[in-house]
Amino acid sequence: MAIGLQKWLYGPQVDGSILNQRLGVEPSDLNDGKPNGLGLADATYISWLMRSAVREVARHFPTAIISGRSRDKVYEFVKLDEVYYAGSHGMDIMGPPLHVKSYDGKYQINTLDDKGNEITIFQPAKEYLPTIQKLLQELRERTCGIPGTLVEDNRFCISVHYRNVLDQDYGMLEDIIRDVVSEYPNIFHLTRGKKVLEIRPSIKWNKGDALVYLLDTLGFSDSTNVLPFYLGDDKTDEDAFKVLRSRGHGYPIIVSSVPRETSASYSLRDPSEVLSFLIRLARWGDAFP
Ligand SMILES: O=P(O)(O)OC[C@H]1O[C@H](O[C@H]2O[C@H](CO)[C@@H](O)[C@H](O)[C@H]2O)[C@H](O)[C@@H](O)[C@@H]1O
Repeated sequence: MAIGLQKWLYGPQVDGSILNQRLGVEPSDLNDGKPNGLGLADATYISWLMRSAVREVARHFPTAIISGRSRDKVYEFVKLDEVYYAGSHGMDIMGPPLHVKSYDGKYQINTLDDKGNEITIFQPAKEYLPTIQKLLQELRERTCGIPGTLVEDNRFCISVHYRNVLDQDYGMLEDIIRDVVSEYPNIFHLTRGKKVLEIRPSIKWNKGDALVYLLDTLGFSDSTNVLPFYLGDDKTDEDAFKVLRSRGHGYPIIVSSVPRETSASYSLRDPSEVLSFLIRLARWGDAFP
């Protein structure tokens, strides 16, 4: 899901009621003529309106997208050069150039992007890659007989989707996954998402750590005139909400149409409200060039 890291100089106080206020953009505007799914997380595309809104926000405020999907995949459907990307639940970060090795240098590469801009790639689970490839192959081989199973390569983690698996087959699928993961005790572990089981390297690194990394490398670690926003709809976004909460500075915003237990302090109901919020944020940014 998306985060907007906002350099907050001065301006209106943003509270829950403003966040939930509509700006006259209706969901039907967002669909691009495609069925189901409007958001960054639950769709494999984003609408041109959402893309434009993210671009506009990024023109004013440093913005990053932190996702469970692989970084390449997220870039492929967001296609914005104006934002930073962190894929694999934050284990693959393309961030601003970093000349000081404040993070473990062996996981960090300073390089150039396609446009010749300096960037830093930070991959704290780098040494797991060959084993992840082995795991991926084994999972694909052992689950191919279970109709509806989708094994997704997210580079530093593997998602096994079971949304289309028959109820009576689910137990067998979970047993296979557990069996494969148990071959690598303390190296990989299993987490659960929406109709998806995810296999992740057992390192202490999540979306919250990625958020802290991005804030640090953008030079926003303890600045008092910086107010980060983080928007997310997934269980794994809770780690980032917690980071903002513990800093006591920033806006953790959950996107959910139903009440949920969360560490976020604010909420938006759905992608149409996210869009409204982003448009409003960008307009507000226009006022302070
Ligand atoms: O971190 P996010 O960007 O919020 O991504 C979380 C997961 O997103 C994808 O799964 C979600 O979309 C699927 C349909 O595209 C849906 O079937 C699933 O239930 C959703 O969780 C992605 O495929 C996963 O790898 C991500 O972890």
